[in-house]
Amino acid sequence: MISFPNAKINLGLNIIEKRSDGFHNLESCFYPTGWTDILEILPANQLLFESTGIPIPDNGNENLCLKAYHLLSADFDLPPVHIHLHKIIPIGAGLGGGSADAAFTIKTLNDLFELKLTAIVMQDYARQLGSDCAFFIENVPKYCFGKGDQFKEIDIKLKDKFLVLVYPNQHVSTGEAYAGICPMEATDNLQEALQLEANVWKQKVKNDFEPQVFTKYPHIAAIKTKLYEQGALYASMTGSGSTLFGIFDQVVTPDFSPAYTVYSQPLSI
Ligand SMILES: C[C@@](CO)(OP(=O)(O)O)[C@H](O)COP(=O)(O)OP(=O)(O)OC[C@H]1O[C@@H](n2ccc(N)nc2=O)[C@H](O)[C@@H]1O
Ligand SMILES: Nc1ncnc2c1ncn2[C@@H]1O[C@H](COP(=O)(O)OP(=O)(O)O)[C@@H](O)[C@H]1O
Repeated sequence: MISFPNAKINLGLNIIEKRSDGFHNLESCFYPTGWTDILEILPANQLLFESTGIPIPDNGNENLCLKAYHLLSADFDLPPVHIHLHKIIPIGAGLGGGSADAAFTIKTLNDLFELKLTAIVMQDYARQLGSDCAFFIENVPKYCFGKGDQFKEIDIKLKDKFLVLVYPNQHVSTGEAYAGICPMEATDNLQEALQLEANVWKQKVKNDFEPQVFTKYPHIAAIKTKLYEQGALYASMTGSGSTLFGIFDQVVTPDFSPAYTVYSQPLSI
């Protein structure tokens, strides 16, 4: 069975407070994109994971697809499978690709072996694999809070807009990014701000990881400036970085260094 785990972007990311478990409470809107990996899972004689495409650091037993398999096989009598992941989404890029791979492994095993798990049950499994993993079970735009693993409905109006993503070939570790942050309550209400037109988000919608990443890597800050120069209604870094995105009113042909990876798509939600 083949599926296409997709990247997400964060529309706004406020890191509010440090929790007693060491994680942070945040608020954000997670929005799925069309930039995908390719994941194939087939019943097999013995358990095997292999990947092609972008090399994954710490591959092997630490891979989130295998972790997802082991998590479910602790509760269900799963036959061995052959998992082939073709990695396309940049890693450590703020795009949640690893979390998407894990969530889609859970969904595929559920379908393949007719486990009949509800979305709520699959989200509970996904939460054990990563804070933003549960989002990819339903995989529709959500206002997210808590560790990024609690959700509320949000009505996002980006239909017919055009999205450009720019990955500057710079890995940023999520754990290190959180360690360098100074959490604080947001001054603007994110849910209300996101109901406004995208061209006014610039004044109200922010990503709290931007200052530290932009200070350390000025070339990443320059991408945001360039997205605005090229006509973006709104531009921001996604997650803990390093990918930048711009939302445009119309189709654009983005002009960036060939050293960067650029992905663009029309938006339908
Ligand atoms: C920053 C965000 C925003 O959407 O996205 P990415 O940049 O990773 O895509 C997420 O919060 C990333 O979630 P995820 O990548 O699943 O993080 P996890 O694997 O659970 O945690 C990695 C590390 O980040 C820190 N962490 C993560 C989530 C959170 N709410 N508070 C934290 O402090 C912890 O130090 C943890 O050890
Ligand atoms: N299937 C996978 N794809 C990508 N990264 C994975 C995977 N499995 C484990 N990882 C680990 O997860 C981390 C990156 O997660 P990823 O979701 O790509 O980035 P981000 O957290 O910036 O969105 C890396 O440390 C990587 O080694």
